[in-house]
Amino acid sequence: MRRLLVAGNWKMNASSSMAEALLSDILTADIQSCDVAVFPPFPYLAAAGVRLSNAAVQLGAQNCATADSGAYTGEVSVAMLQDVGCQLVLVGHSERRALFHETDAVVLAKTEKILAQDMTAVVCVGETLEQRQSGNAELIVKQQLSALLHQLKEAQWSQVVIAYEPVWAIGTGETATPEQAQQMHAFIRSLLAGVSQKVADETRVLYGGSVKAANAAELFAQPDIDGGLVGGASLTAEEFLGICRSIG
Ligand SMILES: O=C(CO)COP(=O)(O)O
Repeated sequence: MRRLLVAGNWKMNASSSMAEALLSDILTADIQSCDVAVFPPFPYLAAAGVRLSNAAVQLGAQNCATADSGAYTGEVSVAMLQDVGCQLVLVGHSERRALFHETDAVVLAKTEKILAQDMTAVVCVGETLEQRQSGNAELIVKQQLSALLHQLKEAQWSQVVIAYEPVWAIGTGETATPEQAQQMHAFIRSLLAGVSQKVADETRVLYGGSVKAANAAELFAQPDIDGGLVGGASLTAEEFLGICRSIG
């Protein structure tokens, strides 16, 4: 049985005081019904790592370098992230693909670095509205996952979480219907079955895109949706914890 994961991607939001308050509220809530993870911006990770050490709430970074160390001004390595307490790293978020030219090859390279460091990669995929309307949503998602499906070894999949985030539902208030999301999640699981049935059964596939407390329960009730990657609604404790509590 896959345990649900609710992950908050803070994106480029918050301040040190807001981060501290948010983490404090999340820790106090002591959520038991699902795994909980937060992805604060880089400058707040070290303090969050101290705050969350020995806590059940997991810490993740929103990005990482493909290189290990050296002359890469502005980059942050996977080892550095692990050093400050991160267990997870987001890869291939649509904002990084669209704004920072993160290609599928870069997504693969980052994922391999993360797995080599014994951390978990949360790999984001999803189609644009235009791609959905032209009937290519599944093709696009398959292409985005193709390199991973071919390159990763079966055992490595235990350190991978997939997040399906349709671009048209991110930050728009427009959520995929539970049926639309379930259909794509089932498709992703069928791709994972190409690696092995065990990988299909055990890999968590999160939904992201305007998840909030009011719609989380019906999304998470779908058989192939294993939790959520939450943007805007992860920035207030009340809304984020409301999403976590929607899991029975
Ligand atoms: O991009 C997202 C999470 O990574 C989703 O963002 P919103 O929840 O703000 O739509």
